[in-house]
Amino acid sequence: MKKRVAVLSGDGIGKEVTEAAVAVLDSIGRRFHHKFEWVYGLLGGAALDEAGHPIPEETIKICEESDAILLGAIGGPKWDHFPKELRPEKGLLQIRKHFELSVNLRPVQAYKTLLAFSPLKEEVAEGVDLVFVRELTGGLYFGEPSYHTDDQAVDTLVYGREEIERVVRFAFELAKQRRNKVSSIDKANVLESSRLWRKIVEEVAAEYPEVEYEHMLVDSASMKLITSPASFDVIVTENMFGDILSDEASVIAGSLGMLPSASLRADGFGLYEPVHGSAPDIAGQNKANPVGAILSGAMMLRSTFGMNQEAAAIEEAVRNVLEDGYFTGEFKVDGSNVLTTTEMTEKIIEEIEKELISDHILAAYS
Ligand SMILES: NC(=O)c1ccc[n+]([C@@H]2O[C@H](COP(=O)([O-])OP(=O)(O)OC[C@H]3O[C@@H](n4cnc5c(N)ncnc54)[C@H](O)[C@@H]3O)[C@@H](O)[C@H]2O)c1
Ligand SMILES: CC(C)[C@H](C(=O)O)[C@@H](O)C(=O)O
Ligand SMILES: [Mg+2]
Repeated sequence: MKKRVAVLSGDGIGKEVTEAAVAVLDSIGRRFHHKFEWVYGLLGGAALDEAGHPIPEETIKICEESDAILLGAIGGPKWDHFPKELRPEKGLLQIRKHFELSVNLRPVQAYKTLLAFSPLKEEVAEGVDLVFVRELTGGLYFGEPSYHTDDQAVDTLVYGREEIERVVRFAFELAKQRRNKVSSIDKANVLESSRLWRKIVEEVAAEYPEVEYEHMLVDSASMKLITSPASFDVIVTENMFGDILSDEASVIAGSLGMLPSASLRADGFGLYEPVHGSAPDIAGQNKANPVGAILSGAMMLRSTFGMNQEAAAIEEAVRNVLEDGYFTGEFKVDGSNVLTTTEMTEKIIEEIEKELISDHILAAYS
């Protein structure tokens, strides 16, 4: 059946990496006989330039009429001085809120061949397989009032029971399918919102006796994340802590460009985007690592479309290319194995198509 996907490439390397993800998903379509229809919409700075708003009505409409959203990244110095309602970041926050994408999954894996490039010792990063479950539509990002004058700046941190319970329950359910461990990260020694968070974690945990859980304060947790990352399975946390900790955790994978994400609504509708931003320092140079965006495409196949085999085919292709020793430039390896964005994408597609050929051969002889 045809799947309609809204593609919001956004700004900077957002365009380059979504193009890569679309190309890989099309190759999956060829191999598994699916048809993806891509409908392009404006978001962020590109939308400000063309339509005067970071998220035009037309973009919302395109997304509402689609089965999922694939997003690149937004933002850049060109729009940094814009008033807050007209900043590219506002467009991203509005789309998350509008579509009630309250649960944000950010998996982090240490790939064997990338261990050598991680600033962490190999034995520390080895075997890491953790996932952040980040609350995405509440907390400091959305609290009112929020303003600044010349003399004062105010941000408001509000969390309601339902918001917390929804994301915490998701984390426990996910842990049941993984290694039965939840680490809840908060700042309950200082923040009231964290004290309610902790209470709700306790209540939900009581319903999951098979899942081991712990509370951690965000300051020491951020240390533990890089000294013993392998001790984590599912990490559940509020919006701002999740934002910061997931970028920190990217050093385990060797590059921010490696991390994918899925932002989910309760009925399975989702927005899929790499964790990184628009990377103005490398934009337009065909240097960006497309893996985070490509793996976000795999998450879309699995979470919204239930295409598990297809998602696994992408993940395996990425793993094979990395194991064959191909990398994008930020890994700072010398020699011919350093690929551009488009070359890396082609390598991954080649891997997917290799399997296509072997599928045909198997079919012919079975
Ligand atoms: N989801 C999003 O759209 C999103 C996320 C984060 C930041 N932003 C926006 O992006 C802009 C730039 O922010 P920043 O520079 O702090 O963060 P960034 O994530 O864009 O870049 C941080 C560093 O990581 C590198 N990097 C990021 N992605 C990479 C990739 N795929 N391959 C190779 N290297 C990569 C960049 O070159 C840069 O050195 C800001 O306007 C910010 O608001 C958007
Ligand atoms: C651009 C910004 C609003 C966004 C966030 O903080 O959520 C980004 O950093 C992310 O991680 O997706
Ligand atoms: Mg971030």
